[in-house]
Amino acid sequence: MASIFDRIGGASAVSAVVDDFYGRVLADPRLASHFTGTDMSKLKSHQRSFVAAALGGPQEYRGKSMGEAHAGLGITAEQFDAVVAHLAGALEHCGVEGETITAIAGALAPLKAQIVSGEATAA
Ligand code: HEM
Repeated sequence: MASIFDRIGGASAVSAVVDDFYGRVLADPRLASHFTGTDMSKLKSHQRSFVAAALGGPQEYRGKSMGEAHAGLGITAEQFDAVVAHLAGALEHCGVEGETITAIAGALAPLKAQIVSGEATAA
């Protein structure tokens, strides 16, 4: 069976999703301050390789581990959930079907423990 990567349209679809995703993240006052001073074109490029690999694309992800990439950022559980929701929104906007989005969100859930380091608010 074709990978999710192939089914959604390969690298160009992933690129569209990642652009849309960061548009949403930067427009969200709960999240935007984390990205002040971040080189967004570099981050988008890393995120494209991460997402492509996570969806079964042909290339391996060679960036930092999720623990390393987010260490010391003080990310809360609520912010993590908001980011996953924005990714789901971006996938939906780019025409990915609901069942696939649910599968992707489920695959990201185990990363929460590595990414969250800040004090959890009611979430
Ligand atoms: C499912 C959740 C997430 C995934 C899959 C993810 C993925 C990534 C990836 C692949 C990178 C690049 C790593 C590298 O440089 O090699 C990264 C960096 C980063 N992430 Fe996330 N992330 C997630 C959640 C979050 C959340 C919730 C925040 C903050 C609200 C966040 C903020 C950042 C920042 C600020 C960087 C860049 C750090 C720097 O300037 O080098 N991430 N993330």
